[in-house]
Amino acid sequence: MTIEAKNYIDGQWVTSENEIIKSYNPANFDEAIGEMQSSTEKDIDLAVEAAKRVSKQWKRTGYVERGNFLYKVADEIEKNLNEIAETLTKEMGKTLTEAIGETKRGIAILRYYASEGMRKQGDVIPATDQEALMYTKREPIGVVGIITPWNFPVAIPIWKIAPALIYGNTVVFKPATESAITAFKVVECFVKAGLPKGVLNFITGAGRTVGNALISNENIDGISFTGSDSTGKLVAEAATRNSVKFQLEMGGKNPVIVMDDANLEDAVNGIMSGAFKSTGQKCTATSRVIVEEGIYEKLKDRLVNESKNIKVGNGLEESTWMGPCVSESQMNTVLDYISIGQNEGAKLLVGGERLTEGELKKGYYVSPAVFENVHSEMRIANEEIFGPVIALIKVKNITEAIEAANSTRYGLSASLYTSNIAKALEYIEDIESGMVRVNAESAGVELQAPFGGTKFSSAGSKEQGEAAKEFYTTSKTVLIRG
Ligand SMILES: NC(=O)C1=CN([C@@H]2O[C@H](COP(=O)(O)OP(=O)(O)OC[C@H]3O[C@@H](n4cnc5c(N)ncnc54)[C@H](OP(=O)(O)O)[C@@H]3O)[C@@H](O)[C@H]2O)C=CC1
Ligand SMILES: O=C(O)CCC(=O)C(=O)O
Repeated sequence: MTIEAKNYIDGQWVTSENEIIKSYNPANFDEAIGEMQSSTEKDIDLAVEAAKRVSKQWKRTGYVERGNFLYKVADEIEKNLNEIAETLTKEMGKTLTEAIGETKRGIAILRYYASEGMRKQGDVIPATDQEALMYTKREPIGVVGIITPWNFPVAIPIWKIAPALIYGNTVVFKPATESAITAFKVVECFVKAGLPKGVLNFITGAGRTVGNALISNENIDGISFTGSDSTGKLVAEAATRNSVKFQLEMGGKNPVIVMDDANLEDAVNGIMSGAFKSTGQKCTATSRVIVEEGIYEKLKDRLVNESKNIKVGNGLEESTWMGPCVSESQMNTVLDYISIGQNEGAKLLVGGERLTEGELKKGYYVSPAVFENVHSEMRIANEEIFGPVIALIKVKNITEAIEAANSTRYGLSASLYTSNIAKALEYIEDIESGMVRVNAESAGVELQAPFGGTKFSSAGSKEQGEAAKEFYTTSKTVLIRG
């Protein structure tokens, strides 16, 4: 049975006047998972109006009531965990284990922000006037537009919506079309938990129309976006035109550096997981492996062997380690980059082929690929592929490794494997990256810590943990004289 995802506007599940969009299973492109609304600008206008109408009222509810609501949403998602995770796997392709992990992460994020009312909201600052009390307090920014990608259809919407709501903002949420049915299942839990009218509105439809209408709407007070850097640029332009706050999480070309003194086993495990989990479709995925000469051959052999042994298949099957690409176009992008790499002179050691045997023939499967002889100026060393592809780059020492790591326009996550503290310190100091890992994989962020990058990877303030407060609130400096 397919799922019918309606829009949620002003406290009602509603259809749009336009036609329906179907969502298909990337592991079996004949299987429709559900249908969603192909909404219009008018739907966006109605949703923004609804969010604006209740903005003051929601702000006045206070942290305790808003927090209690988020706890209820978390409980509701927990009750529906298996169904949500299964929908996620069927719609986006990641393995069920990963989908369950992501849904649990969503629940933990909701509970983290639900308790925000127990944390400090401002500072008392000494006033020059001895008889005055001066302090700062936080205020919501108003109506927030939230636009999310398809690769984390549960966790990313929640890590934007939960802080938006707890700090007293109202929301219009537009998910990626590729995984909007899963996002709908999440929004259903907000509704079942007692979502007040207008506080969270949900609209599906094409980014270039509905997304564009949302970012251009003059009644929006802020936009939080995760996706490609080309769309991010459009968001920044629209927000700048309307003089509103924006926050962008975009691509990565994340390096893992492996030094001769590294623990080989740890490095191999971290690279395999960082590069190929979720089929490499994470902004934090490992895509460049920068290796010191002495350990290069050993590491290369291990990565090639491990890659050959990866079980690729339908994410619902327990034995599957890596699922399909999310869509035909994403698969074609990956296959194009395999050809680009070969034409640039890099050597494909393993993988990079479309898999079509048996049950795989109806899915968008690509075998995990490892390239060597990659140089920093090549496109496969610079552009985000968003698929299961590793580029091996050989270097002479830590300084050369850091230089290679910094040579792209991205700076989201980086990782170093070493047992030498001096090398680790040099790397921590010089690496141009928002997430800096030592002896740990490049992907897998912690919800209680700031998340975001440098250079072209991010713009605006960081997400998650306490950092979310910077985006979803504005501060007032209050001075009171008796
Ligand atoms: N940083 C990350 O986590 C992600 C990075 N990417 C990168 O982006 C590439 C392309 O993926 P793609 O899904 O096309 O990414 P997009 O940037 O196109 O999509 C991200 C979100 O933006 C929406 N959107 C698209 N166009 C507009 C617009 N003009 N105005 C407002 N919103 C818009 C999309 O809606 P709709 O889905 O309806 O088009 C989706 O909700 C990937 O190959 C990958 O390199 C992709 C996803 C996540
Ligand atoms: O690595 C993670 O846990 C998060 C990745 C992410 O935010 C993304 O791919 O968009």
